[in-house]
Amino acid sequence: MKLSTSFEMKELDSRSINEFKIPDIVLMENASRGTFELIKKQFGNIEGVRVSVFAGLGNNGGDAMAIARHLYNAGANVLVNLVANPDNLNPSPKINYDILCSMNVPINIINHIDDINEVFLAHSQIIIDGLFGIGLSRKIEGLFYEIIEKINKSNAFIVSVDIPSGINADTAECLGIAVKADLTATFALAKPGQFLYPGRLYCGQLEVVDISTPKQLLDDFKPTFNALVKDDFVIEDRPKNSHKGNFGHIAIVGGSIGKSGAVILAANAALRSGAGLVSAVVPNCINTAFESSCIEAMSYPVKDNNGFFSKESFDDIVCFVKDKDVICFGMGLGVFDDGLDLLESLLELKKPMVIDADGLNVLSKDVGLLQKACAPVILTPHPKEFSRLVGKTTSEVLKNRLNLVKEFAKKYNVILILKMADTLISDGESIFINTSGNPGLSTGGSGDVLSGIIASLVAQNNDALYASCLGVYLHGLSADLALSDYSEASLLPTDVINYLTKAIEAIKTKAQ
Ligand SMILES: NC(=O)C1=CN([C@@H]2O[C@H](COP(=O)(O)OP(=O)(O)OC[C@H]3O[C@@H](n4cnc5c(N)ncnc54)[C@H](O)[C@@H]3O)[C@@H](O)[C@H]2O)[C@@H](O)CC1
Ligand SMILES: Nc1ncnc2c1ncn2[C@@H]1O[C@H](COP(=O)(O)OP(=O)(O)O)[C@@H](O)[C@H]1O
Ligand SMILES: [K+]
Repeated sequence: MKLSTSFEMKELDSRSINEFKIPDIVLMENASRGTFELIKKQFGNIEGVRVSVFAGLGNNGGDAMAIARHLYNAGANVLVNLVANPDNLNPSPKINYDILCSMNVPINIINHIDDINEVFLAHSQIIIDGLFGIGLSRKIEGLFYEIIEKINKSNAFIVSVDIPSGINADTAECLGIAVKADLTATFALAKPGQFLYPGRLYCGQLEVVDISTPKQLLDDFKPTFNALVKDDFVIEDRPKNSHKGNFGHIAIVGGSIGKSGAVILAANAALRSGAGLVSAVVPNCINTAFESSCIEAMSYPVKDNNGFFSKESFDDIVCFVKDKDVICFGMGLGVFDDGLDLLESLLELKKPMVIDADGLNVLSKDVGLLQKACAPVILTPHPKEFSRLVGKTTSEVLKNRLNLVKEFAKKYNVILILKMADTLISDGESIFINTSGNPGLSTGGSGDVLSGIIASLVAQNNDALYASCLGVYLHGLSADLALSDYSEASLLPTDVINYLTKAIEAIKTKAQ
């Protein structure tokens, strides 16, 4: 699903106005009418319902005043709080202000927090938040801060116009304070700040309102950000005359003493998501554990050294994996001498590769190795692992993750998956934000399952970017569907694997 940054949205709006000759006031009217329809859908009869409308100094305030008109016409008991000098309004908000004045809709000009009619606010069933939209440009302070504090204390149903005021539409950052909405009606396209954390927590139910932005503009628009939703994916039925060779052979290279589970989870996840064959290359000491827990996969035990891969086994490993379709490297690998040599030899095989966990820690010793890769490479770090790859602290990574993810993917020509509650995926051109998943995934082993799923999708001939997006989405969706039987606290990676069947089915049928 395409998203638009505030800059991109302003571009789209100005092209609608200048190239397609749609007057600004028409866009505003469509935005407000669409929002009003959503409110009506939520409340049914609006007659007599008490509504406090908060309108700021920009076009977001203009939308709010137009919404106030629709509510008033529908019989609502409306009070508009305009936090601006009417003489300074932009032309379209000014038109909406003048209409309200001519209709005798009550308007309070708010210069001080005490100007707010407390009694009316306390008895309001609905609050319209039109203080700031995509034009928010700095920290919220003073009067606006106090107003948002008051809005958030209310028990009313809060509708944010375009985006909860206080949330940066591009980064999702809360600029000091932000409205906690029950419903956010956003215009033309949703914004990244509505899918990234913390902004996502403030939106409530998110609805996209069509404001008549021309179809050509939206079709041609190449977004920087996308949100991953079910409709982005197609999973075909298998051909009736298929055989296991059609669905790829994955070599999982990983495991060490005490960490056989990581390989077992990845192998089972790969099989459940459709891989034709899975072989695990493991240090000999964990082979029995692997074989007894994962009967459908094959294993290739190699010489170990104190529980880890031995340097003497590297040639053997490379020889075994060289005719496989995809290499999945690093789960439970541990850190051992010369791991970098093994990784280098694997990259030289020119096979698609998924690198995870300790594989990433090995890679972080010489990220330049990636330049040797001639086939798609997918990296799946969590923020700590990514911080080692980019040589920054985790907090620096988190602060600047949108740029870092894209820059890293571009520089090293890889698909970078930064695993978080709002996982980001980038190929160096676009950024995809995952929308599935829940805190039940915050448990050891979830990442191993993800690597297995992605390797499996690559083995089934999906393009690396598509496989990464679908894999991340499926992983989260399985966890979401598993909550019908498990709680977030009790959910295990094994349950996520078992729910892959339902997740794949849900994507096939697009049913909830
Ligand atoms: N043609 C368009 O541009 C359309 C715009 N629409 C609405 O317009 C909104 C964007 O309007 P604007 O660009 O006017 O921006 P906003 O209405 O979001 O507010 C911008 C104004 O707030 C001020 N401001 C920013 N941060 C502040 C802060 N922390 N404290 C105090 N003042 C601050 C700015 O200086 C500017 O005057 C959208 O979110 C949407 O609701 C819709 O009406 C659809 C059409
Ligand atoms: N709160 C959450 N919401 C959604 N997904 C989550 C959440 N917490 C963790 N995840 C997902 O779970 C996985 C955890 O991976 P990782 O940290 O590598 O775990 P491990 O190394 O223990 O397997 C990632 O895919 C991450 O996106
Ligand atoms: K708003």
